Amino acid sequence: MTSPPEQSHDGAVGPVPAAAVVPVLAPWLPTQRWYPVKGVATRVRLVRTVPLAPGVASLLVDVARASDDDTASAGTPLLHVPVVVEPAPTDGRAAPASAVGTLVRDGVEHVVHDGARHRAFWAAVLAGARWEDGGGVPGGAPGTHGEPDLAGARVVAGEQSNTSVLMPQVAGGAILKILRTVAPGPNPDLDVPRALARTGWHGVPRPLAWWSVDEAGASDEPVELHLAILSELVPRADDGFELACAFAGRAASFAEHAGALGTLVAQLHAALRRAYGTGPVVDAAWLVDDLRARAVRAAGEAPILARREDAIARVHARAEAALAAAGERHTLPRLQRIHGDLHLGQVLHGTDGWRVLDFEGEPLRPVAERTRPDLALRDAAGMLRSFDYAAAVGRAHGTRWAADARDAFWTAYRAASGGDAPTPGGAGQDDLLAALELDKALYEVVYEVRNRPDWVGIPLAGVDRVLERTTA
Ligand SMILES: Nc1ncnc2c1ncn2[C@@H]1O[C@H](COP(=O)(O)OP(=O)(O)O)[C@@H](O)[C@H]1O
Ligand SMILES: O=P(O)(O)O[C@H]1O[C@H](CO)[C@@H](O[C@H]2O[C@H](CO)[C@@H](O)[C@H](O)[C@H]2O)[C@H](O)[C@H]1O
Repeated sequence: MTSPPEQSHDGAVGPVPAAAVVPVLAPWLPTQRWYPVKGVATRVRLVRTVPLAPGVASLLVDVARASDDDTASAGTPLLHVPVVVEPAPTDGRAAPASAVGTLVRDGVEHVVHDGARHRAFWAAVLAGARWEDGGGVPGGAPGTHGEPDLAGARVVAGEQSNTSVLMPQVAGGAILKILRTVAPGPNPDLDVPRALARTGWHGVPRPLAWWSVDEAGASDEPVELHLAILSELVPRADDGFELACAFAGRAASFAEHAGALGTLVAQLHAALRRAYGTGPVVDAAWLVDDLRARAVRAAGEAPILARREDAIARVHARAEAALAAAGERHTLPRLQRIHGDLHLGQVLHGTDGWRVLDFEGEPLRPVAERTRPDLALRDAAGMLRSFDYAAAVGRAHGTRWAADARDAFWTAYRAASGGDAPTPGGAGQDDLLAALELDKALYEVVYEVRNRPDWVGIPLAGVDRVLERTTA
């Protein structure tokens, strides 16, 4: 059963008054890293309240530009906002970090908390979750069931699209990912790790449980809407990006770690082929059109790219020629399920090596595109780009550090892919890889313009490096 919300001075906690809570949340939401619409005035509209326990609920709100009329809300992002509402303390205690604001209900002041930072919400989700093993909430001791032991539970700090909570005592060590931008239907961040775990591959933390609600589908049949996922904790793990930045900062070679990552990514691609099969060979015309269309969209969002358009077009032309040559040699790469947003921040280095996380795909891509079969090489390009980021953020001296990491990664990736290499091979491979790196760097420019404008120089330098390499 659920734990009650933290006790109040009078113990009176009823259903969450969602309509009154939304105006309290409205000014706070745009300040959150995971808020999906940046830089323009927005309005939020309550779509659904999912009650979990007295004073505990998840609100589903849609976010639209303030300038759009109400009919424009179709297709706008649906946000998951857990809340806990409880009477304000009367003993002068300072508001906890989870407090977002207050409202008055029946003459009593109440605090509205960010539920993602509140134990009452965590306990309620674990109680309502579906467990992979079919059991209930495992307690601290392996094999026991009952109340979850939330001792030591804490929110993971840092740059994240969702909100994750470490729960060292739950199920022998787990992490609860509270999904923020949600959509009805299968969630790749749950489905892919489950499918990979079923193939017997251990490079991904195993999902333990998930919490979802039913939404009405197109013909009124229920469709699952996933709101949170509990996964096995990788103990004493270092975030790949922080680790790489630390190595770069002390001028220590990252080549060994990068090589192990290359092997991991090749294994990931093989496991994805085992789980989902291999698709047809890439349609070269479709791929190049898609790269061109994404580049045009990126330049539209980031005017800083405009004067590079001719050079970008030359990279695409070379990729087109490389694909045409591969077509003639019958060595066009096949499509398959991929990670889709692979970078150093998506890998953890634990006591037994690297693990890969977060299969949601690029958050700026439309949901329908994120799970479609694609080129495995796209993931390799993402990781190669990430060494640039680590070199820049970790302040590596010169270009050697990143170049060594890139070489080690790429060499190990190809070696571990062996005869199954999902690459076109031959001289054209470099041109295709360059076009995919460019595509990722353009995506990153848009991502940084929207989210971290101070960082835009990092991917922009990456764009220029690809353009220089290709025109050299
Ligand atoms: N299984 C795990 N074990 C340990 N830490 C994890 C695990 N999964 C995620 N984390 C931590 O949480 C962070 C965010 O996870 P991630 O899945 O990338 O979320 P987001 O989609 O919010 O970016 C990771 O960078 C890592 O620090
Ligand atoms: O991890 P997310 O799924 O939220 O991915 C998005 O955010 C990432 C940043 O948090 C962003 O990654 C870029 O910055 C990373 C360093 O913070 C770097 O390691 C990556 O190489 C770089 O792409 C990612 O692009 C975005 O989709």
